[in-house]
Amino acid sequence: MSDASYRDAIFTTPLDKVARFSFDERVVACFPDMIRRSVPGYGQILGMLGLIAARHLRHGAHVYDLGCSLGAASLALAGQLPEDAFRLTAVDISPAMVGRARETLAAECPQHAIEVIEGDIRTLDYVPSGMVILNFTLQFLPPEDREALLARLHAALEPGGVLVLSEKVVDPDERDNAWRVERYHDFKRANGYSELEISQKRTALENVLVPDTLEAHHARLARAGFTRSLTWFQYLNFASLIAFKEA
Ligand SMILES: Nc1ncnc2c1ncn2[C@@H]1O[C@H](C[S@+](CC[C@H]([NH3+])C(=O)[O-])CC(=O)[O-])[C@@H](O)[C@H]1O
Ligand SMILES: O=C(O)C(=O)Cc1ccccc1
Repeated sequence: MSDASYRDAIFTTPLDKVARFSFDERVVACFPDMIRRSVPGYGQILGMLGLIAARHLRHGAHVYDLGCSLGAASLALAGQLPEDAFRLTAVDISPAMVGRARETLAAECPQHAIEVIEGDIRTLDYVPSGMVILNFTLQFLPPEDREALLARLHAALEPGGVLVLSEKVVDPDERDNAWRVERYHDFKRANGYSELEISQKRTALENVLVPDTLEAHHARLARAGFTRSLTWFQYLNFASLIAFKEA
């Protein structure tokens, strides 16, 4: 089992040409460290997922963790809810992520009904479910594919079901956006990233992670069928929304 986790040093040395960011073996090996040092509020959001599930899930309902990476959201739910509370399908398109997620979830919560699937969340067949988690995943889909996915997820949700959508966001006001991004870079520096690492990662994420405004998210959720959505968390340019399917 390869459950070692390393410090993120992906962008420490100068690169002639910065390649597009991808969820390959190198990223997988340092992913827990990378996401913890790069996403403000990541741990707090994970902690809240279990509380949201406890409040909104019918006993035994199905849950999806879409773009699960190493399964942190699934683990958070399993850590906070009993084995028979839910069944869960975790999905990721990166074979390296799926391999590690399977190992981790089998080792950490063998009694919970959790399966890990390698696949594209845009084309998956969804079973009726009570909760769908998109924790920093929608931002990696081509913008033109986002609404169709949300509409399919709305259709799969049972009445009273919830979608939790966490995303990096942009502020429509240029000055406010610049302030958030500058303080986000301060956050990264405070977490040990150098100027070079910050700037090379920024280049690698261009046209790969394409953030929307909160306004665009709420409008898209409404078009996808969600009659109500709200932003329950924001920390600089990172936010989490919850959208409700009418009961
Ligand atoms: N079309 C797709 N289908 C399936 N997976 C995809 C697709 N596109 C991208 N991914 C996957 O979405 C994940 C995004 S990371 C999620 C963190 C996790 N949720 C966490 O709570 O730790 C966010 C981040 O690294 O900022 C990656 O594992 C991709 O392979
Ligand atoms: O590091 C960044 O700039 C981010 O936006 C967060 C992030 C975290 C992990 C993978 C990709 C992006």
